[in-house]
Amino acid sequence: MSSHIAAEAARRRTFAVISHPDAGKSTITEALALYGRAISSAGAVHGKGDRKGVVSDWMSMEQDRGISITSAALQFEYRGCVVNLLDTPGHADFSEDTYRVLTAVDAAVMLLDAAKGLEPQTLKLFEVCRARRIPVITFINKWDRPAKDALELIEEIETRIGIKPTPVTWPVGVGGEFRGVIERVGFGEEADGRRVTGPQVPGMVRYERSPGGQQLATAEFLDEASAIAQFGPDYERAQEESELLSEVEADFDPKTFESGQTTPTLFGAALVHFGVGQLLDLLVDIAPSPFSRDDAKGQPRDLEDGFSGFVFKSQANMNASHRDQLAFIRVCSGRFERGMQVTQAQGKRTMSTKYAQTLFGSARDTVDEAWPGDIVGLVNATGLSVGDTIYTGRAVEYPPLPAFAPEHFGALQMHDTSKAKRFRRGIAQLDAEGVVQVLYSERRGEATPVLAAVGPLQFEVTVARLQAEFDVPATIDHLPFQLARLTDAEGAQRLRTAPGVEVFTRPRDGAHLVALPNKYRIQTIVNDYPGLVLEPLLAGGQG
Ligand SMILES: Nc1nc2c(ncn2[C@@H]2O[C@H](COP(=O)(O)OP(=O)(O)OP(=O)(O)O)[C@@H](O)[C@H]2O)c(=O)[nH]1
Repeated sequence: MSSHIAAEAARRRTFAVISHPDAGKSTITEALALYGRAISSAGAVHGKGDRKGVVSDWMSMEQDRGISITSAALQFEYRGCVVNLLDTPGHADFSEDTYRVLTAVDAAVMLLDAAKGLEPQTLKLFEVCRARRIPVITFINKWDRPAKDALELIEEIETRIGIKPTPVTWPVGVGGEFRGVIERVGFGEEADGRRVTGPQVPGMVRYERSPGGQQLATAEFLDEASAIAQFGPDYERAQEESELLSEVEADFDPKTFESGQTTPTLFGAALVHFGVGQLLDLLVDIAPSPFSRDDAKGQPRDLEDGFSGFVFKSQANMNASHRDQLAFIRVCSGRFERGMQVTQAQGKRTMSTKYAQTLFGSARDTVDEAWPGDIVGLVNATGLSVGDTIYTGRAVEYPPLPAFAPEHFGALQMHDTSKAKRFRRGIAQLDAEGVVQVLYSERRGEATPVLAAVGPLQFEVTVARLQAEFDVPATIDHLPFQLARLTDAEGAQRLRTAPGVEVFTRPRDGAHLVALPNKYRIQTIVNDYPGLVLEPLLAGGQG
């Protein structure tokens, strides 16, 4: 049995595509799903083409704005591997959600827009991956449009991010002349049918888009003579640049990829599927499979131990006709079996897993069993909050998920006191989901919670959901704070009457937070209150 668990884990690849908004995340997700045969034609994932089943109000808000707020996982088999692709929201205001998804993956695909290069969200996300030691594959997208110079892009990544790109493909032509790529590693078949990243074969892969772009593009290998005959100068230039890369040691190296020092890089155009097949092959070949995760005490939980997993996302009322609550679990060890009784580590209570599902976009399927690396959605998992661990057998508790440094603060005002109970329930629900951080101050009391967010759209979602799901009208008064620091109970007491700042407690973990108008105030506070404990909550990191 246990070697079965190891074998199932070894063939899992669990990753997320991350990017600055608009780089093409939804487009590449759909293309990957096409390659994985999870869908049969473009327009099915994300419901961008067909959004049936999406009914709740705040989802219509997402629809109005054309942004993705929800996250879930798409699973398909490819070349004997089980690929779990976790969706992440596009808008930077929901980056907290994206960061939480990154706790549940073993690798990430960073998507760059070829014309824009590094954008603010790209920098932050690379930083988070580095901090969490998540290996990153980079895909430079939209190469079918006017783009920055390829070598300049590579240099920009290395100098600004400090992670060295090791291109595994190199483009032949750009924009309307983008014809294909040189494969700088072998994507060839091995005797047992598995592809491996082996030595380079001279020549190139020529892409041909499918009529209408609904089906897969074709990729045909051309030997060197044919490549020169068909694409002479573009091919030769690509060859020269590729050699230059080898001279500066920008060749793929599995060890430095896994340790996060290098990022294997591909060029392509997700819209016409160019390069997407190679991306999927690369993921299968080089992305790490699930490994023993450390618990809160730093002890690794063996993959073959009893079932365990943690909630990285929780969401209620995704479907108004069901009014259910889904908790998304990343399986970390053992075998999950639908119907098994599991223990919730935080509350030490047991619960049933009768209703387990996979979910992506608007499609749901029942899951009967799952293995390390898989994502399971538990329906009606009331009482499970983001960050909670569930397990069978030997007890385990995974580390709490990172809470991010808020930059926006607002007092939530509820105007209909007859709905106080519902209001409290709604706030607790949204806090458990991690939609916003909920804080309380002694001064304002329980009736007026203060919301802290990474981006202001989180406030809008909170207000919209309170109205739609709890029938509670509420408004937000923005507060003049831009950052927060952690303090201890004594610090909280000392700062109670300090001017220009406000002290809060965070019920989620009992932490004491000081909200400040700007970073200069930190200095004056430190001067005015000698010995005060004041610690940063890491921005975009682990704090
Ligand atoms: N020319 C070209 N356009 C692309 C390519 N990939 C994506 N696009 C276009 O870029 C735009 C943004 O693509 P999306 O896939 O919606 O981007 P996203 O990153 O998911 O955006 P969010 O949902 O806001 O995060 C769309 O108009 C796509 O059609 C590509 O390879 N080439």
